[in-house]
Amino acid sequence: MTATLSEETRARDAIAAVGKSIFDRGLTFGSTGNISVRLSTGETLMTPTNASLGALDPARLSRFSAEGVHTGGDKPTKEAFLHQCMYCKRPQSGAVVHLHSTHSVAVSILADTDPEDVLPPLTAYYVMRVGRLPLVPYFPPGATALAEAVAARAEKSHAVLLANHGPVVAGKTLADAQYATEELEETARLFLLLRGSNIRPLTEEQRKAIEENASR
Ligand SMILES: O=C(O)[C@@H](O)C(=O)COP(=O)(O)O
Ligand SMILES: [Zn+2]
Repeated sequence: MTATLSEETRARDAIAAVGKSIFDRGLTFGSTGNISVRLSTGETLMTPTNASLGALDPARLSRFSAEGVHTGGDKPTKEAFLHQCMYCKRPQSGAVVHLHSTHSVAVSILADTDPEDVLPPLTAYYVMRVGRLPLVPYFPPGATALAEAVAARAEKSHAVLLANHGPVVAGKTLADAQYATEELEETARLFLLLRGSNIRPLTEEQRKAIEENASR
């Protein structure tokens, strides 16, 4: 089955618009980062490799069949398999965003964070959008082992932090994935701002009350 033209056209335009918004606000740089959207047919659209998120051409996005075969567009991101692993483990997800957002990357390099949950629950909005954030051990960008390590965590976690690299976040929609990635970045910034201060994160009880109502 092929997606209706209007759904695919809208998804292509949305990827380019979100990419530009992210790039223009300095949330990723150069040709770093990649974005994908899964259509209702199971086909996926992904950003091409070596493309600036700030200057994406909707017509040149890489296209994959529901079976994961590259069927059109430019050469896909080297993280195509990682995006596919996220979708495979998360049937409810319709989009994946990966950025090199500075504060998130900085936190991914710290040696003294909890690898099961890298950032404390500083605000309710962070718990709503991101929740618990596991750290995926370092593997080179584009490596099959990196995608497999993400897949191992993806069923439980829609958001993961790649060590010495950056965040990967899935969402029901592209807007959900974008907003969660931005919230992660802002919380990473707060966390670094507060390092050395005596902080009072949300309690486990407060966190659980928010998690009960969160749907990702
Ligand atoms: O860090 C990397 O090299 C990739 O994860 C990345 O962010 C950009 O790679 P492409 O999407 O292949 O340009
Ligand atoms: Zn990357």
